[in-house]
Amino acid sequence: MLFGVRRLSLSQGYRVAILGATGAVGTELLQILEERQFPIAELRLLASPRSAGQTLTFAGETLTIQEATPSAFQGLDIVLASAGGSTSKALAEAIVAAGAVMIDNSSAFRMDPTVPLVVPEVNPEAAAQHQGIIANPNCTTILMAIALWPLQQRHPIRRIVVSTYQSASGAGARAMAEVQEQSRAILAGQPAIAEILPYPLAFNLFPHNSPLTESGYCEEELKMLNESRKIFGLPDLKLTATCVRVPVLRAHSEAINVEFTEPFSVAEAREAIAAAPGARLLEDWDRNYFPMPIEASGEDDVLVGRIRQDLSEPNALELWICGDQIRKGAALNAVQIAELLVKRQWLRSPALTH
Ligand SMILES: NC(=O)C1=CN([C@@H]2O[C@H](COP(=O)(O)OP(=O)(O)OC[C@H]3O[C@@H](n4cnc5c(N)ncnc54)[C@H](OP(=O)(O)O)[C@@H]3O)[C@@H](O)[C@H]2O)C=CC1
Ligand SMILES: N[C@@H](CC(=O)OP(=O)(O)O)C(=O)O
Repeated sequence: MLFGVRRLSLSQGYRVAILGATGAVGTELLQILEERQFPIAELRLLASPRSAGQTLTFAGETLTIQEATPSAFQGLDIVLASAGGSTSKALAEAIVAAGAVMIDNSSAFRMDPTVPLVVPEVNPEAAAQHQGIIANPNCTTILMAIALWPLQQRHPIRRIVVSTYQSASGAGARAMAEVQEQSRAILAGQPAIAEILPYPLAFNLFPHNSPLTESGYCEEELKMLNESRKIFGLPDLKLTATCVRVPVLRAHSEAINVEFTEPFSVAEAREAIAAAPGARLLEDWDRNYFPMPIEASGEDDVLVGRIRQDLSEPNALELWICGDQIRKGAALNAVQIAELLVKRQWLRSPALTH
């Protein structure tokens, strides 16, 4: 049993920690680091005291989870943080002081002007400006950004109207277990108990469970607006969102109406999506076959389909997208940022060495 796995020498690999290793995103991070053979010299798994002493497997080796104390980050190069905003805020100073780059999945630092908010397919160069922390955007926002950026590059976007269909996974591993348990209960004629999510989700749906704001929008909807503006570098981007939780386990879907400043043909949009990194065009109009959560689950790409002209507005298109929320919407984006830092030699920020 090991506390940290040693795979490559320090000259060949990096010392990495997953903070929140037992969670829905944390376990996916572990799997993706293994699948993509991220160059690891040492891997530390950190979580709350509840999980300390438990084990997880990485590349066939059993690793023991440690409590995430401020001293647990000494000697690390990269911390993939996925343990909630308050834990990120509490530990960020210790992580940066230890000399590691924190790639943070939580919303704690996303709108901080000194923290890059990065989707590698959209704004990789922003990562170079980090000062120790890079934020991973909201999952719904990442999936939409990957689908819309190739279109924005051809014809400028004027306005986005988006409705989301968000899976239980967005509320964590315990919410996923809860919706499965509720399904079993309902099929057995028993009442569905909701403890993690506010209402029963099995055979139901409800407006997104993030806190409501005075504007009438919930926080998830405002994240789509504010984070998209930052990622695209378009501070005046117009966007209105309605976010909904649906009884799907782990992939989010989105219906997107996007208006451009000039006409955009469906054929050109299909061509742009087909060529876009991180996106995959999936349409079979004869079979009425388009992206579905069951097919997006476990996939690296955002599936895009049903691209059609908005009959009410000549400069607008309708799109339907599905993406694995835990994977492409969270863990994979974070690992791709880590790969970018390594490949471009940005672990020590150029912004700090000037
Ligand atoms: N970027 C994105 O799109 C997404 C981001 N997220 C964000 O990632 C984070 C984790 O989400 P998710 O994996 O779904 O959540 P889970 O509830 O599934 O997992 C939470 C993880 O955080 C750990 N944790 C909780 N409290 C502490 C603490 N005080 N100290 C150390 N570790 C702690 C838990 O450890 P233990 O098991 O010991 O309790 C567990 O490993 C959240 O901030 C969430 O908002 C999530 C989904 C998508
Ligand atoms: N977007 C997630 C919730 C979440 O984790 O959001 P954020 O990373 O912005 O806190 C959901 O489906 O509910």
